[in-house]
Amino acid sequence: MSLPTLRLDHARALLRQAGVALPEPGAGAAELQAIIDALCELSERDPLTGLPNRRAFMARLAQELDRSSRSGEVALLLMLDIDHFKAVNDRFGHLAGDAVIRAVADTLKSHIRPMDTVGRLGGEEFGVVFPNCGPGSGAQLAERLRAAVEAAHVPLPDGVTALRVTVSGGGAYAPAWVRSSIEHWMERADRQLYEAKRQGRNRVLIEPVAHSEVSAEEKERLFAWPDADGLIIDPADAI
Ligand SMILES: Nc1nc2c(ncn2[C@@H]2O[C@H](COP(=O)(O)OP(=O)(O)OP(=O)(O)O)[C@@H](O)[C@H]2O)c(=O)[nH]1
Repeated sequence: MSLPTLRLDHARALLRQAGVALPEPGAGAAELQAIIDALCELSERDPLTGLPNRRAFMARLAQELDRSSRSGEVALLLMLDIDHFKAVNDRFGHLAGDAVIRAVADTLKSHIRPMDTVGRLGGEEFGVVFPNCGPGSGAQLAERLRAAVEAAHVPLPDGVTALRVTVSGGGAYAPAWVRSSIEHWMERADRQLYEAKRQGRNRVLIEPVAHSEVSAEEKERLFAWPDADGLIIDPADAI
């Protein structure tokens, strides 16, 4: 059996295990295309929750950041982390911990707007990107997610126990008209998350827009572009 055939068998087995229905083997190009599509889809999903995984979420963030830098449209990044999650694992076991992660994911998914994206960043941490979301609605949307998690009862695998958990959140708006980096955006949101944990958890803090700092790296990336009359606009004026 040649190596490419083995790889194809491996891909089929992987997809079967993930519950993906494929055309019959031997269907030629159609089967290959279906396998490639399904593998791409699988590589972007978190297997525990079905949410976009870290890689897919970062790609989504990059899109939003690009849009904000070109259109000035405001987007909010919110990082959410389950509080005292280690205690859930320690007390009820890893399977119960997994059930809690899945339940929080479902709650977040059902409380975002259709244009928002929630992803699992890893462990008990989630990211939500809210496009077209000004400071007026950002805090409300973030608070809605926090409150929804707090209100949910999570049934554990033993079929008897139900848990209530809380999340802490940190948010930051994408800098409009500035070519920033997703790492810097995440770092700013993370700083707020750290502060929310420090202040006692079960709360969401969002970086005030007016104080949104522009890093040295961002300043270097600032670009000037000609307006309709050929004048050069200094983007620093737009910050
Ligand atoms: N069940 C389960 N546990 C996980 C998974 N990924 C990470 N963890 C656990 O999540 C726990 C995270 O604990 P910490 O980082 O100490 O945070 P915490 O207990 O939530 O405390 P705070 O964040 O400070 O409120 C660790 O015990 C990890 O082993 C997972 O996929 N499933």
